[in-house]
Amino acid sequence: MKSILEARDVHYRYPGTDTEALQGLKMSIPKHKKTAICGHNGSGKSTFFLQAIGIHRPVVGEMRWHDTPLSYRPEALKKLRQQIGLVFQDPEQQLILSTPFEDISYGLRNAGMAEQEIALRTRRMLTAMGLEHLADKPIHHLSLGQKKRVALAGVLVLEPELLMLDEPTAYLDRLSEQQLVEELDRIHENGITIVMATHDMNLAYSWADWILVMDHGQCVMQGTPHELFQHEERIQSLSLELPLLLELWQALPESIRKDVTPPRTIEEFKLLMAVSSQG
Ligand SMILES: Nc1ncnc2c1ncn2[C@@H]1O[C@H](COP(=O)(O)OP(=O)(O)OP(=O)(O)O)[C@@H](O)[C@H]1O
Repeated sequence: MKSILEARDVHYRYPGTDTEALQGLKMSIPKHKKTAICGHNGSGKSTFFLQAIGIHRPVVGEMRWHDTPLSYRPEALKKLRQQIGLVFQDPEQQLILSTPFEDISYGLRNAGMAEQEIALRTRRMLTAMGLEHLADKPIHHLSLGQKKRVALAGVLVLEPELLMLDEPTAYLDRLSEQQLVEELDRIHENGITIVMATHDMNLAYSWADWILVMDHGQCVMQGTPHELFQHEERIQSLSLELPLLLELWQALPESIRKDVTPPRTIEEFKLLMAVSSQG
């Protein structure tokens, strides 16, 4: 698999702390895939994202973008942050202007685009994200889910090659989560590589093509969802849960499961059950 972003033996310690947040991290993000990064609290997921866009710099080791070491010169970082879009877990950290329209326009203006083009692209993005009716509403009047959509729109409008999302479904209700996943799938179909840090193993299992597991600042497991969850005990020893659907599947009689690839979605589950009841 071709890597778009890679951490090569990265060590990093936050100033004033005595433990390493990244301890020789070796981790690759495969190009064009939907990757989930899982790991317990404090395992280093957010720190990896901040390394990716050059907010932090490795003490030892290097970050590579398209197989080239990151440059930390201001103009190179500006360009990198247009190519890699990071959506923070907390939208309050990301939204800086007073309305969705202004906030989404901000990155385009920063990139030096003409005002007419900025207005056009911003309107188009508001429509694509179902946010037109909120365009001029004060951001502090929006719900958390709406703020998350605005933050995502502000990143997507820059047309990044790689979209990184830190816990995008945290605090969203089921419907908003479903809508977000559908949006991400549409974005992915347009050729964008997506990486999501999540604690939600059900989501990682059903959504991702590739899963990376972090523990104490290292990548300790990787594989497709099917490959990864064959190592149940290892997953649980890393304080991660098994996906409910997989647990349900494993509770079924062996005669139903024999030679069948476990389902990753409810729809697949229902289909397999219907087929097995006919057979
Ligand atoms: N600003 C900071 N200052 C000092 N230490 C930090 C800072 N941010 C993170 N750390 C430490 O770095 C380590 C990795 O944290 P990080 O936020 O990357 O983990 P995470 O996997 O994203 O966690 P979570 O799932 O809780 O979001 C932890 O030990 C954490 O305490």
